[in-house]
Amino acid sequence: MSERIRVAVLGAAGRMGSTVVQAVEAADDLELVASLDASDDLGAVTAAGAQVAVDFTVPSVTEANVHALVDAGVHVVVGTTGWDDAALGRVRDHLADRPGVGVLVAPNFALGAVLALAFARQAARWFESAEVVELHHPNKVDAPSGTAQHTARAIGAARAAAGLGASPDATSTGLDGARGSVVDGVHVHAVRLRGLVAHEEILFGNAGEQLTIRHDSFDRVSFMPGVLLGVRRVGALPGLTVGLEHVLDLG
Ligand SMILES: NC(=O)C1=CN([C@@H]2O[C@H](COP(=O)(O)OP(=O)(O)OC[C@H]3O[C@@H](n4cnc5c(N)ncnc54)[C@H](OP(=O)(O)O)[C@@H]3O)[C@@H](O)[C@H]2O)C=CC1
Ligand SMILES: O=C(O)C1=N[C@H](C(=O)O)C[C@H](O)C1
Repeated sequence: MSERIRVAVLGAAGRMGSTVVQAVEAADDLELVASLDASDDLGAVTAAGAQVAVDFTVPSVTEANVHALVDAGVHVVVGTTGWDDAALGRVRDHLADRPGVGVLVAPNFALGAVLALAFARQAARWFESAEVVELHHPNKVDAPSGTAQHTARAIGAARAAAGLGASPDATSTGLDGARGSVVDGVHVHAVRLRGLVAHEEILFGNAGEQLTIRHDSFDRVSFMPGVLLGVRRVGALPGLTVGLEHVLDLG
């Protein structure tokens, strides 16, 4: 058997991190060498000889983690959300000075969610109206979800490329926030409800018809095949990759 990939998990005590720890421990080709949470020193990752680090922490710390890991020559798989273009640009620039190091940032590692994005990108140019609704557990700290923002950006780009204008919308008065946030011209709505895990509805409308693409993660194990695929592939993906769709050839 070839050598196992040595993996560190950041945010290991969290909802996602603890699930990743179990998934890595159960994979024959991976070896868990470090599990870090909020009070731990990032130096433990290199001290343990990790080749790949998986970050499921919080939006306020993930970028700093990535820069420190890149400096240490460790490949990184990032599931933490909250990334914007400026932060991604800083990582891209940093990686230009560290040839051979790979960082994969993916707002959603569930295969169905990535397929939903690919289907939405295909559908976007054929519909007059498009909106996104994301629905999550009430412990989620950020809104709208990284997945919904990524989806809205893809829809916005596909609409722009097809020469479509804004979705029709006569609403001009009402309570603040009633129409959600707007990402690249696409309205995005966030629901927080006890009992939910992670769900997304992508709504397309034309006169007389509607297409709904819905994805449901009922359990965090749904993200694990994508996370493990990222861990196995990131070392062969130098530079910055944004979105698991590029690993799945759906980008
Ligand atoms: N890409 C994907 O497929 C998915 C992405 N996510 C994203 O993953 C992130 C984590 O979600 P979730 O697991 O639910 O959140 P949790 O709050 O359950 O977990 C985050 C963990 O990170 C810890 N932490 C905070 N700061 C640091 C630090 N500096 N170093 C190491 N660990 C730290 C937290 O500790 P403490 O509580 O003590 O602060 C906590 O244990 C979110 O951004 C979420 O949106 C979630 C699901 C899927
Ligand atoms: O916080 C979560 O739970 C999730 N976060 C990610 C996001 O913001 O898109 C992925 C998934 O929706 C679960």
